Amino acid sequence: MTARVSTALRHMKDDEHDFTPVLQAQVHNGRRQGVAQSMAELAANGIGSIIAGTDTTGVALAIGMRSIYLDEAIRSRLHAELKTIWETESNHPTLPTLENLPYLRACVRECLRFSSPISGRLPRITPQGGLDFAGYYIPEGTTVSSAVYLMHYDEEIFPEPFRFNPERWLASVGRDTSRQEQCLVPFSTGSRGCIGLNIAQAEIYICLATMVRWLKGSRVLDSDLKTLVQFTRSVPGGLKVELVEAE
Ligand code: HEM
Repeated sequence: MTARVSTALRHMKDDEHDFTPVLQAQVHNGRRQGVAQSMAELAANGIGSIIAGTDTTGVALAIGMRSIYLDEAIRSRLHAELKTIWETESNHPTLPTLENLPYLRACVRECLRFSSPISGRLPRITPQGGLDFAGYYIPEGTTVSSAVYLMHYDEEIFPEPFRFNPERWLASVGRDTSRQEQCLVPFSTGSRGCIGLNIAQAEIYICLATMVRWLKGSRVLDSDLKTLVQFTRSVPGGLKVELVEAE
């Protein structure tokens, strides 16, 4: 990463409008605000941006797509819904049109719950004066944390949590999904929650819709997909599936 930082620094022009790559933007903003940034800091920020901006969405898509392609009932239902608004390949639907499809929306929510790309604890330090929380007093300066993964796999909120089940997000007669909605927090919340959540969800909607509309799995070559649950979730080896064109 430090080698990449050196290259970015060498190629960076002074022109304010010529800094599209993330590293150049970091260097430029630092200079503008008069903040000195060491090579190590720039490298750490670069690695952070790569993990935050690519691995997360990639894991959500890999785990979600595997679950959809392994269950023909889910895949064909999603395909049928997409077909109603997307007849020819060139006639690409807009993002709002995709977001309004109930079953696709349910699949995206289930992808985010089931994959929980940032699974680890997100630590915070209690403020001056401490904190009253749920009947407990927590002294100031205490590190507290919660884990998205534990929330998303709580069976009281999400029955059969280890089953990929988009149906759970469909508010059919008599079913109240508001508690689930409240507890779906893949991007965390509050002032340090994910700043990339809109672009991440847009990527997932578009990628999932395009894949399922135009490609169907003819053979899943490796159904035993291994995922590692660490701070972030990862899929070593990826998903091996043979795809053919869908009508
Ligand atoms: C499914 C995809 C994603 C998930 C699940 C996700 C999840 C998260 C979570 C849980 C945090 C909060 C960490 C904390 O509280 O300490 C976070 C922060 C962050 N995310 Fe994402 N993220 C995703 C995609 C993205 C994308 C696409 C970008 C950039 C384009 C991005 C950029 C960031 C940045 C810069 C932060 C740090 C914000 C701060 O510290 O103020 N994320 N993300």
